[in-house]
Amino acid sequence: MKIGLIGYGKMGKAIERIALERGHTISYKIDSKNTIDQVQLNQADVAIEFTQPSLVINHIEQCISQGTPVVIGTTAWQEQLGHVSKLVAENNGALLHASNFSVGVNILFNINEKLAALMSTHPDYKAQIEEIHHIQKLDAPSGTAVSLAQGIIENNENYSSWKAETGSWPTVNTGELPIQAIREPEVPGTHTISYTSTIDTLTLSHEAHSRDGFALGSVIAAEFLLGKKGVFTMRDVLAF
Ligand SMILES: NC(=O)c1ccc[n+]([C@@H]2O[C@H](COP(=O)([O-])OP(=O)(O)OC[C@H]3O[C@@H](n4cnc5c(N)ncnc54)[C@H](O)[C@@H]3O)[C@@H](O)[C@H]2O)c1
Ligand SMILES: O=C(O)C1=N[C@H](C(=O)O)CCC1
Repeated sequence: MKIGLIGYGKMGKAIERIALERGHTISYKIDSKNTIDQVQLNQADVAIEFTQPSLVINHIEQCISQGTPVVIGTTAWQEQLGHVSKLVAENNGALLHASNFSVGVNILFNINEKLAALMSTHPDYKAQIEEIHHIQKLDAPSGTAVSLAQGIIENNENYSSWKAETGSWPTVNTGELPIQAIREPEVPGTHTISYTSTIDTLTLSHEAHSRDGFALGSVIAAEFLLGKKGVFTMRDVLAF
């Protein structure tokens, strides 16, 4: 398959290596010096986009209007999912998005929802999410942490919204789920969900050892998207 890379930073470079290992070719690499308007997007069978929250909607619009299926890894644009879904439908396009492409995190998403449902009848346990990422990360909290929070809110009647926390002690109101975003050098991504009562603490955690899991998942997603029409997520790829 011919893959176009939109974004050639930490993720773009990891995706290039894994795509070549899986027998794909790279048609183009779009970055700040070779921007999207300088490239004919449909040279690639599928484009994979990992850039920045401020750029991603323009990149989606360009891919969909030019008939190029696109896998979106960039985070922090989910409030525009309605606009994006409409665009894809109007153009009979193909788009797959995920806040986290690693198989391990997608298994965590599934377990998180089941645990949230079990904890719904135990309001003594207070839920909290902590995410740790490298200091270059532009968005906070992480897209993965927001997805985990949504999984809890949809399955646990004690929570109706999430709140980004900066202090070490949560200062939330009733029904708010605190998310702590911590930035430390070189951390690829660590997410922990904890439920704490006066008696004990229950935790679920995922620690990425490198960016390879995100990159591999995005290439598998591109392989899945080829020949399909519509909006998909990693749930469709992994058939959870
Ligand atoms: N979904 C996932 O599994 C997952 C995993 C890791 C990262 N991410 C997300 O992916 C995004 C990128 O992460 P990263 O670590 O590779 O970031 P990065 O800063 O290393 O790379 C960003 C890329 O955007 C490019 N860019 C900057 N200006 C541009 C422009 N005008 N036109 C085109 N490209 C431009 C840069 O050149 C660079 O190639 C972030 O939003 C991050 O949260 C998602
Ligand atoms: O390095 C990043 O940036 C990451 N972003 C995603 C997120 O926001 O959840 C996935 C983990 C790595």
